[in-house]
Amino acid sequence: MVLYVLGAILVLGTVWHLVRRRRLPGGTKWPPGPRGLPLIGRVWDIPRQHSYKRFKVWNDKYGPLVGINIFGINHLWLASDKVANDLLAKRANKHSDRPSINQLAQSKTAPEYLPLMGLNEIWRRQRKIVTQFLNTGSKMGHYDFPFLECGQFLSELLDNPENYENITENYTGRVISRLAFGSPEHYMDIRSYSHGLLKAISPAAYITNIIPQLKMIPFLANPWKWVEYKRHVAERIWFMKMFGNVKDQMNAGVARPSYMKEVLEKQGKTKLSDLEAAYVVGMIGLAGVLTTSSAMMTYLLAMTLHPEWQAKLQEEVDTVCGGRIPEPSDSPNMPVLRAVVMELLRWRPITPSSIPHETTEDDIYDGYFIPKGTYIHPNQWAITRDPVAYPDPEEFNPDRWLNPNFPSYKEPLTKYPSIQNFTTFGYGKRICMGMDLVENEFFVAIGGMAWAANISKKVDANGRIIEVPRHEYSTYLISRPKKFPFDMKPRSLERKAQVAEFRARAIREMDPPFSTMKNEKVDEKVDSGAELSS
Ligand code: HEM
Repeated sequence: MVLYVLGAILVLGTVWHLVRRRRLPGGTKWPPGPRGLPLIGRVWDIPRQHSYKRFKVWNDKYGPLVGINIFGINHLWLASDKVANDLLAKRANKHSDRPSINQLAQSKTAPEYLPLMGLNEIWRRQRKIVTQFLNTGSKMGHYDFPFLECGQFLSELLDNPENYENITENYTGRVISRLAFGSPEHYMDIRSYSHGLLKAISPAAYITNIIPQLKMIPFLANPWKWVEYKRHVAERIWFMKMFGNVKDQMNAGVARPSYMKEVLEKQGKTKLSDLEAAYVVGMIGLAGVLTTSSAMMTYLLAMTLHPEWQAKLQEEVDTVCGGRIPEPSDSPNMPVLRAVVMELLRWRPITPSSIPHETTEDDIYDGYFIPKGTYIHPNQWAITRDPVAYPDPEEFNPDRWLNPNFPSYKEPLTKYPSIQNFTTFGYGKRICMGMDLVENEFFVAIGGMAWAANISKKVDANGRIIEVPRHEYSTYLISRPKKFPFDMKPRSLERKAQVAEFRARAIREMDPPFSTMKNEKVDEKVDSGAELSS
């Protein structure tokens, strides 16, 4: 019986596949790739975990564009920064939509998750609004929160390095909680909703994200829809609560500067519904936590494995900053620190399979036909391992950004290396919107760690060094090292005391009594609401 059913599915699938398979326009060919079966393509050969590695193997074999049809959908995996730029930036008009995320109810059309929305009016409106409040934040140096929050981050890390995963997420969570809602206290909620959404959109977590047809099972009989319903309702209630909190604070005249305050002040002009206003800020809260903290965890791993780079970094930090923690204004004088940051992003890209784009019009590239509806994946794992752009790509080597003998080197070193527009932030119309904030957070947090602490391999009770795996990373869309052992000690008792002092001063500066705050000065620099209206 089972065999009959499977046979029927295969026959129907073949017919469906042949009907849907478009004829090639004259003189074009399909992008090369591994052959598969009708309907299911090559699904048995694609691991659910770290699938980007399998696609890199195919890219190495077939070239920078690999085409594959899975469950009736054409996928194109790119392994070259040039091809990704040609298609996703230069031809952005054709390739900037997003595929549906099956596990979510309406990821393309609901006014909720900007990074997942289709290329529609809601996305345009929200991108404009978010650009504006992130710009306001950038102009104000993100109100110095990334720098000042470093005090608590460093002090907690020095006291309890084994708890580094929570401590780094708490840091990025507190920074984004201040920026989004005007107070650090919501960081645990932000972390928790970020993890929930990350799981919901990751193919490695839900089979629905691999087999779109599972979405057709009705709600009552669909366990995945139940799980998602619960997650979504809880998140929506919380976002609306945050919206209401800031609104109440504004009515009482005690709201601190925040993205939510800015959006609320301009709601009359933008005509955003309350729900959309709540999500446009809440979403940025979610986007800002796990991404940045993952790279900070990679820093701990890289320094455990590469003490020689910790020494070089510390030499620069000590020369430029001496007895104080690195500040954002030190950036032009610290190319080694910027090179370490760049290399962390290249060596272990945070979204190794990136966020796919969807094609809205047929296209032909280099003789290859790309039909409308193709999902394009700039495979960051493969792009950052291009041996021409990055010789010895598996090596963690910040020198490739500092030494003119490497193709990735760029001058002047007061400006480069710079993470702005680096391949791991995506392309074209959909490029990441958080680069300024990320740059600021990385500089002070990683600079602060180098200034305050020595990281090394741990030694067990018998005096043997505990080796650390070079690439055991999590499997969700945002990738971070699986928990690993390392040792961290303050570089001196004096520096440890300075960190504690800095933390106490920072708290006074960040959270002054409301009556002493110079709100007029902040508001003067906020752009006019006119630009917000769509
Ligand atoms: C190191 C940290 C980060 C990395 C590596 C990163 C990477 C990315 C990537 C690959 C995309 C998709 C680009 C594309 O489709 O071509 C993206 C989109 C986005 N990112 Fe980031 N991101 C980071 C941090 C942040 C932060 C901190 C924020 C906000 C505070 C943020 C906000 C966004 C938004 C709003 C989008 C969606 C843009 C759109 O679809 O129009 N990101 N990011």
